Amino acid sequence: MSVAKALTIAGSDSGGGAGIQADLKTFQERKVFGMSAITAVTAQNTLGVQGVYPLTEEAIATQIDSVVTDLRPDAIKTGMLFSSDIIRIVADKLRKYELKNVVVDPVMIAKGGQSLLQQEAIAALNDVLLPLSEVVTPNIPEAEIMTGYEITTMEQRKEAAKSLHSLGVKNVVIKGGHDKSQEEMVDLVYDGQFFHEIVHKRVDTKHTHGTGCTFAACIAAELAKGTTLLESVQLASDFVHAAIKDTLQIGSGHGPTNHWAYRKLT
Ligand SMILES: Nc1ncnc2c1ncn2[C@@H]1O[C@H](COP(=O)(O)OP(=O)(O)O)[C@@H](O)[C@H]1O
Ligand SMILES: Cc1ncc(COP(=O)(O)O)c(N)n1
Repeated sequence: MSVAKALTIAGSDSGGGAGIQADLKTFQERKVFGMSAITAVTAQNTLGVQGVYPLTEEAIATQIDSVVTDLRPDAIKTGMLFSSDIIRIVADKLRKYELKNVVVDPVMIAKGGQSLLQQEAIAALNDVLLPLSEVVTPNIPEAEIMTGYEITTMEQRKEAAKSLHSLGVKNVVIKGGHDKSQEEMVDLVYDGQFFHEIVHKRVDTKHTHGTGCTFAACIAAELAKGTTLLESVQLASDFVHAAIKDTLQIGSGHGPTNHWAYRKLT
């Protein structure tokens, strides 16, 4: 039996809703064998981030070497990368091993407001990582920081997507979760030629911890199986919508999404 394999390079969320934990749960739900290279350990729960402990460069590089030289992932998802040094290590490995289907979730700030990426790392993200990637999946504030554009309208979002595409990434998805002006959530996809809008009804809930991680991990899982980019993004959007709607109600703050909700619909 052949099985698709995906590697997440991201931070650990002790609370289990975001980061490596969300990614591995999502890979498993999509029937993809999940592997991890941890960049930082966070002490985190639904109330916020209580501590951030980056791993050494050697620890990160060796984890990637171990996984890639033996298990050879079909897709890679990156999440919390924390510093420009870590971004450079990851980029070196992507180049060295000629890894394809790289999904970059440019994680910057946790929902509770704590920084998960140092300010100095934005340039490395744009200049070093994006040219090696199949798709980048910023939310609206992340797209604003990466491009320097203000995004309040769909036209501005499209301009930002074009600007990100010009950095060398093959596809751009600017997610709509932070646009509170509409009843509908629109995830905008740009492939360098056409725009596609994936629309879902907004769910009125505070339990959205880990939505971005889950979304990018789902895209990586689908790409690992050979699904097209647009179908992968559509499925990820449906998967996250189900995970937000069928809420678990755990923790006293911004609770996690339900990673097994989509399974019940299929
Ligand atoms: N309240 C919500 N109702 C429905 N879908 C949502 C909601 N919040 C976020 N999403 C969806 O979750 C995914 C992640 O979006 P977003 O919240 O923008 O990213 P991030 O978690 O990186 O901040 C997107 O597919 C978005 O449309
Ligand atoms: C380790 C880690 N990585 C990423 C996020 C972002 O979470 P979200 O997907 O809610 O933006 C997080 N809170 N913790």
